Amino acid sequence: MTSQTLNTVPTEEQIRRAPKVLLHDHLDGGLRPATIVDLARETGYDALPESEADRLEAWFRESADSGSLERYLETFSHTVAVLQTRDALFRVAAECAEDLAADGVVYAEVRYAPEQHLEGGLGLEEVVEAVNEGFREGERRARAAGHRIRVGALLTAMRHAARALEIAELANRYRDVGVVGFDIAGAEAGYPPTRHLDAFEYLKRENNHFTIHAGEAFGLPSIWQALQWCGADRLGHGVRIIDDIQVADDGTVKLGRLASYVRDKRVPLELCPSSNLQTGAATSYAEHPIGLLRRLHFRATVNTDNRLMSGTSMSGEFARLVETFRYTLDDMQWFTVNAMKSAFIPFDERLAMINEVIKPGYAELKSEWLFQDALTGTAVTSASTGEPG
Ligand SMILES: O=c1[nH]cnc2c1ncn2[C@@H]1O[C@H](CO)[C@@H](O)[C@H]1O
Ligand SMILES: [Zn+2]
Repeated sequence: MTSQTLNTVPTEEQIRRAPKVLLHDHLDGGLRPATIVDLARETGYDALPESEADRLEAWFRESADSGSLERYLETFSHTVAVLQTRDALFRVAAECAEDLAADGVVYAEVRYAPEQHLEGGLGLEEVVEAVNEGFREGERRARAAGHRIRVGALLTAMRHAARALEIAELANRYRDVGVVGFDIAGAEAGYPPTRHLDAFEYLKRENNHFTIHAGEAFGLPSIWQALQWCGADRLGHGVRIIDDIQVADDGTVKLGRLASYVRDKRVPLELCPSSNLQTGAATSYAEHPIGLLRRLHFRATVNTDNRLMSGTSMSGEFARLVETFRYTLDDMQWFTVNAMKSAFIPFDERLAMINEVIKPGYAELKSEWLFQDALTGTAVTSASTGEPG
């Protein structure tokens, strides 16, 4: 055995078992297709484009695959339509926690926009409470099934609307009661984050945390505003920071001022590769900026964005990256530790997650080759970046 064997390219099964941390996942973008069908029937919603779960699943994937963020977002009208009752929100939140846990996610921050769930007569607080209770129920079910997960909510305000301050106040009211932060989402072009400066300034005065969808469909000015005007703790996507990085033919890399700032300040990038391919923010996995950003040691994290629309999961995202970039368990651990460091829960809890859950989980996986039957064990390919996690 060479020392390289210690740093192996993981199998799909190892990817699934590896502890993973998810910072960017939309509740209304992750419903089980069969649940949408059930909920539509129960709530009398008759505008679903397909009535059978498998076909509906395919419809979401194909419709979201348009190359435009605006068209991608149109598919949410159906998931939001069936999420207008307490029971529906509770069920979907519980299933979300269960599904993530079964996929090996140990910590997740899941976001949704409370203002989009009021059409059935619920108030903002009832929406938040239904989702919180659903997450707690899902955590319990996961535990009963032998998985451990902790889920926090991020409250999103829609950037085209004008309720950001109200939602920020809501996030602050439910802080430490299931909600860990705030976000803005929706169409980016034409709706700069500075439209919601009052909400961000309020949260800063309250010492609260927020992320901003920026640098997805729109480039550097959006990232710059999110950081330097609004004071975002993290960037939702942020993938277009690549526009401020020049790679010369000889491989020399030059960072512009904004890219340098993002890297120097360790600003977390909530990268969502599959989603970016669908909205046209990237052209292929191989060309996805995550490869370069990882090499340059930006604080990059791997995320799902919308599991339903992209037909993905955390394991699915990592499997694509492992396939494309030959990432090893050490790379996976690096992304996972980056994500945990960037979470919005208190520092001591993040540290305990890293030291007591994440590192031991990867150590266990990395030691498996020692116990394999040399002849029958699954093939482990060696590849190494030579870098510690
Ligand atoms: O990638 C994205 N970029 C911008 N907005 C998004 C993205 N994914 C989902 N949403 C929007 O966020 C709302 C709350 O979860 C969703 O309803 C959708 O409109
Ligand atoms: Zn998103």
